[in-house]
Amino acid sequence: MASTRAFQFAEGEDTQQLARDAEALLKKGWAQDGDAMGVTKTFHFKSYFKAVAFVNMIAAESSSKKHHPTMTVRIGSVDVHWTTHRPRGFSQKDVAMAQHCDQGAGLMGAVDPGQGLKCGPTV
Ligand SMILES: C[C@H](O)[C@H](O)[C@H]1CNC2=NC(N)=NC(=O)C2=N1
Repeated sequence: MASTRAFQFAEGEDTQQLARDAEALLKKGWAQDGDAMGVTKTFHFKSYFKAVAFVNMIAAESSSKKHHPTMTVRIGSVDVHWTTHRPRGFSQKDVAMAQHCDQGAGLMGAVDPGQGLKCGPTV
């Protein structure tokens, strides 16, 4: 299991509240990123179209909240990474957007990791 170190919070944040929020995200399957400034999670889907629909749902909220993730779309999954660029670090915006991802994932038909569509070289 990946070890976690203290999150690097963005300047001006309520660090006690943010520490609690980060803990709750880790319990929901989010993982701390490599520099402890953000969180990542992979969402799984039964079709590429659903994966792309999920990306578009996040994109709409990102535009509205002016906070943008890094996302990698695969045939049946989407990796999402939230961190704050300015001021640099983990922030309440990342928490709110990660929570939005979790809420939206259900609506967009996210499934358990083993149930997602897979495609790769046959052996
Ligand atoms: C001006 C604009 O709102 C800012 O550049 C926003 C855009 N999206 C952003 N997204 C993320 N993830 N972090 C930011 O600091 C950030 N800043």
